[in-house]
This record gives sequence, C-alpha cells and structure tokens, in this order.
Amino acid sequence: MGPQPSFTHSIGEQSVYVFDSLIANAGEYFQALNQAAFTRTEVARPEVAQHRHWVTESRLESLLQQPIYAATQKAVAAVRSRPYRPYRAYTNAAAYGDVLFTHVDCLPGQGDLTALWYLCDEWNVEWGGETVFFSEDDEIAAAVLPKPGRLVVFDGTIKHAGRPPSRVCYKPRYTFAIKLEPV
Ligand SMILES: O=C(O)CCC(=O)C(=O)O
Ligand SMILES: [Fe+2]
Repeated sequence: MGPQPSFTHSIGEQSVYVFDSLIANAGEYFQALNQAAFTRTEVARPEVAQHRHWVTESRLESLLQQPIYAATQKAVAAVRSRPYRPYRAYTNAAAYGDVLFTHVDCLPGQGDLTALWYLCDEWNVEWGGETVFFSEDDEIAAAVLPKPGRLVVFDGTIKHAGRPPSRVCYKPRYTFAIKLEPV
C-alpha cells in the first residue's frame, strides 16, 4: 500500500491532498536553499506582472534522480490512477511583507497536478505562511499550514495563493513546486 494523505479537502470536483512524513530531510533542503541563487522573476498571473516574486528553478533531469521526486510519484500514485510527468520544478521564496498572488496553475481541462513541498526545518503556527485554496465563489475553502517535509498535491485548476510569513517569522518560507501533466 502506498502513502496515505494525512487529510484531504474537496473543493467542488477538485481535491487537495496533504501528506506528511514522506521525506525526513526537509531541513537539509532548507539549508541548501539558503545558499541557492533566487531571481525575482516569477509572475503569478498576467494582471499582476509588475509584482514579481523570488524563485530558483530546478533542472528536471536532476529532479528525476532525487528521492523527493520518488516520494512525489508515490503520493501522486496513491491518489490518481493515471501517470503524470513533471514539466517544471522550482522553489518559491517569500519573507514577511512579500505577496504571492492568487492564481491557477493550469487551464480547465488540462488535468495538471501541482505537488508543493514545504521545505523548512521548523514551522510555528504563528508564522502564518499557509497555502490557501478558494472555491468557485472566492471563499477560502481550505488552508494548509507549512510543516517540515509536508507535501500538498492538488488539482491545478483550483485557485490558490501562498501567504507570506508573519512579522514574527525570521526565516524565509520556501515551497518547492513540481508541476505535473497527465502523460
Ligand atoms: O507557496 C505556495 O504556497 C504556493 C506556490 C504556488 O502556488 C506555485 O508555485 O504555483
Ligand atoms: Fe500555484
């Protein structure tokens, strides 16, 4: 039997699956990301293109060799019967005061999934930094808190946004996004 989600949220026909404890070395990723070269190049959606946020891209060829990708595949296989392949992987960085704008990760009918890893060595509920998911009528339908090594897998058509960490959080918030398309 594969990994089971810690919990699942249904938003209309779409789903958000939260997995914990699939990797043990989130703190190592956090340390490595502290040395990575981020560029302020990412745009959430065209209308907010003047507000860019910080990202660093991962090479897909190297991603495929990594245990974090194997863990992602197992989680995806636990919730979906069809195969998916990654087409992009990158890490978002946000600190207090940053804004990560609301967006969707794919168009209706594309069937993409997003696998989003919280790569922190610790997290405190007072630090905020949730990923929030919206219903069709723009209500918050689910909010997922960062936790070291937590993975959230969701349908790319769900509107969502990362929230920045609060003023009492002195660490960057890193989320590692793997965008997956049906094969
Ligand atoms: O950092 C987050 O919580 C959300 C990131 C995201 O939505 C994305 O990279 O597409
Ligand atoms: Fe997204």
